[in-house]
Amino acid sequence: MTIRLEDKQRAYAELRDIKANLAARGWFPATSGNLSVRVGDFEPGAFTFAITSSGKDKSVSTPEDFLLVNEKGVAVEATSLKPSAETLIHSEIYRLTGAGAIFHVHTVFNNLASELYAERGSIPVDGVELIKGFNIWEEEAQIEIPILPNYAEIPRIAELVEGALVPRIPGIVLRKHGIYAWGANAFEAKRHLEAFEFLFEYVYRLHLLKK
Ligand SMILES: CSCCC(=O)C(=O)COP(=O)(O)O
Ligand SMILES: [Zn+2]
Repeated sequence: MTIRLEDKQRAYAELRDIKANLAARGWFPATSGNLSVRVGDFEPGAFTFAITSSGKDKSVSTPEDFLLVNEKGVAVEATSLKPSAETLIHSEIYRLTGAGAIFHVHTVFNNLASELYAERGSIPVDGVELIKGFNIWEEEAQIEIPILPNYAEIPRIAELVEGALVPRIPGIVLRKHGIYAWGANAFEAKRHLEAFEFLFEYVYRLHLLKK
């Protein structure tokens, strides 16, 4: 698949903006987190995305922050950069959802909420207004945000993604690790990520209040 230069540049610019925005909130502690935006045509078995390079300080901007990879997570241009260690999780989410952007962050609240509900396998949220951030408009909606185990081998996590997807929930939490949130484009993926993080903080604080 040939990627047009302007499409690549647009994707890198979107990633640069969202990276700076999320870094300003402290959502990339200790080089954690990764971001991607899909570029060009999509078929479940053939697609390309721009993704953050592995191990970089995501609070600084450099010419080496992003690269293009294919659906297998392999660089599609000659580069010395390594894609995110978690690229295969992005690939699997794109393959299954056809999303346009995926953002992954580690926060204290997403880690706490995942541990609180680890045995249940999902984080329940009841009737909180920001559920509407996922385009779920019913009154007092009840949702369950899926949690996956945080295996050391990323392919082991990636193979669990298909079974964990919940149709109207645009995200998956890895236990004591972080959230993957996605959307049709970068704007929607950011809105979803912000809604998830609000809900994780709410769930955790509510748990403390009830104790
Ligand atoms: C120090 S963070 C551990 C790896 C991780 O979970 C992460 O999100 C960042 O990995 P990357 O390879 O994308 O930098
Ligand atoms: Zn991570």
